[in-house]
Amino acid sequence: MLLIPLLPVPELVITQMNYIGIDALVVVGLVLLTGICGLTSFGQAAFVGIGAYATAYATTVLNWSPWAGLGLGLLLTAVIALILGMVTLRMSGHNLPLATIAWCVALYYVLGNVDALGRYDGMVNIPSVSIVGLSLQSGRHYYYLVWIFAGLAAFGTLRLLDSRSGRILRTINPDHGGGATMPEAMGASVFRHKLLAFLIAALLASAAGWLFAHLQRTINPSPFGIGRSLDYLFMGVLGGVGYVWGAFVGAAFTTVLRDLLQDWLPKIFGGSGNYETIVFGLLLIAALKISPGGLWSWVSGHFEAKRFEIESSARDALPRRSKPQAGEQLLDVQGIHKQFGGLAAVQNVSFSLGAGEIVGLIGPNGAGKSTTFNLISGALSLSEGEVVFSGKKVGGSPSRSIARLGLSRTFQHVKLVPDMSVIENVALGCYQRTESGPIAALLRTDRLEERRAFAEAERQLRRIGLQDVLFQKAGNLSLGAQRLVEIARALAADPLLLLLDEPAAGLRDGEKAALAQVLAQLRQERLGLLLVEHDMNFVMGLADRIVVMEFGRKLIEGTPAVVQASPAVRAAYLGLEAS
Ligand SMILES: Nc1ncnc2c1ncn2[C@@H]1O[C@H](COP(=O)(O)OP(=O)(O)OP(=O)(O)O)[C@@H](O)[C@H]1O
Repeated sequence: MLLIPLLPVPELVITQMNYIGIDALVVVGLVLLTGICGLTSFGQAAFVGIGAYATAYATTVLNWSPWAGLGLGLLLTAVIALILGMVTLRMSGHNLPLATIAWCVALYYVLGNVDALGRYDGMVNIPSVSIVGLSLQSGRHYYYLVWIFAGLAAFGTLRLLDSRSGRILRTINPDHGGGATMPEAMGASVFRHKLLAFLIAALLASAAGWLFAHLQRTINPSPFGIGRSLDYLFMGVLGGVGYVWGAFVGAAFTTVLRDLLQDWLPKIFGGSGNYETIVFGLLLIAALKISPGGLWSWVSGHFEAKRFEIESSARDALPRRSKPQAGEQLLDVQGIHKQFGGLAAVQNVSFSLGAGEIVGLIGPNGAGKSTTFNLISGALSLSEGEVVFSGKKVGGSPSRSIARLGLSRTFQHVKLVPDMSVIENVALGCYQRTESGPIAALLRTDRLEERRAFAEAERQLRRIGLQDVLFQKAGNLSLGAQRLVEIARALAADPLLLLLDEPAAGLRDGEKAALAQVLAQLRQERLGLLLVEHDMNFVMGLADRIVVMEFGRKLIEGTPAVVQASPAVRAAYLGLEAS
């Protein structure tokens, strides 16, 4: 790459490379926003436009230097992206993409109707960029500037993805089995992470606009309309929107293919019928059919998950919570109620749980156990009642606040990120015990904390018997093993109270016995454990107390012996099982 401008390559190739680098900068932002976080934006061209017009105005009207123009563009973009993000990122379904279309279309007409910005004729005489007195007027010099920006964007994004914030970004795409529930249960704000991705994508697009304006030296609104936004999405999807390097492949492939088709098709078909657009569209459909994950997914399929040495000296280095005395009350559930339309899924359920105690929550299918779990952990809002955890009323609090107080959980339907390695999935659990942000990730000042988080993740995986699969993709494990990974992830949060939803489901007998041993050990360490479990041998052998639910109500509460002897339980629960 460094040598290309020095070699006798035609000027056309240099020009193409410059445009590929600028496009790739925008598409890297889309990879983060759309590929990683699952937020589709049709508005990236508008941010390119803001960067381009800000510098055009600053340099031609205000006579500022191009670098000051870059600062102005980035600042303006940040303000607009934060306001737009606050308004749109809470939208669900199709509303977010529609909002970004609306914003892109609106900005196009604003640019075309403001006199100071030259209306549809645009702005001319934009100066070239110079660095320490060296003018980058020639395409061969400008090439270095473009590719420094593109390279920094790519490496910066890769660093971000391999960090505490990046792991959360990688969990929020619902298409990858994620969503908001799990990262919120780890103590992270999903909205703030979405806003971060939206802001970074907008800033990258704005920087691309700056490069574009000083390369072209003249601009008008047409390259910043909705059509161009679609082009960026095509590039991303074609290259592989889940991969940073896919942005480069997509940008290069699209640019080169377009140019080739523009040259060759008129020679084959004659005349000027815009054939390249038609053929390009057909080729795009074919490419997506053959490789739905994009071109880079062919290459990345051969990569193994990243392996690294776990530093044993980093173990136990993350801050730990002070544990309460054995028997001290941890959880007090007071008359909770949950109404789903006409269905009262949970009605007036009360029980409590102390430190160093295992309580089993059992009952037939649909009795309301998982709903009770979700009400305690804050994943669902209470219709009535109160939950007191660790001495604080938490009813109505979001699950991330309850998680930060020391409540950790697993899910009935396993929520791991299948494409992420097992150890990274478990490191997600350390989120609230660590604090490095995105800037620390870019500067790599987070490495010590990361090593500690991974050492903690490895310790918990070893404890649960999964030390041999640390670097496998979580999606490749059996369902039983995935449940164990969830337990390790919950333990990595150093909780006071652990809520386990059917931990033994899908485990073989030996694995169940090993799990029971780990849970008994946790009880010794004065953790509180609440288990929903269908495996009666498992739960009766382990729990100190059992709460039985039926039709949303608490039927009975007592020791395993009392519950097993209860005729009401036999009728309601065991009777059902036997049938
Ligand atoms: N989000 C929801 N909207 C409407 N109804 C719901 C919702 N979640 C659960 N329900 C209903 O509430 C009732 C209790 O469900 P819940 O999942 O809590 O039972 P459960 O005891 O955990 O059952 P299982 O053992 O089968 O998991 C069921 O009738 C279920 O269909």
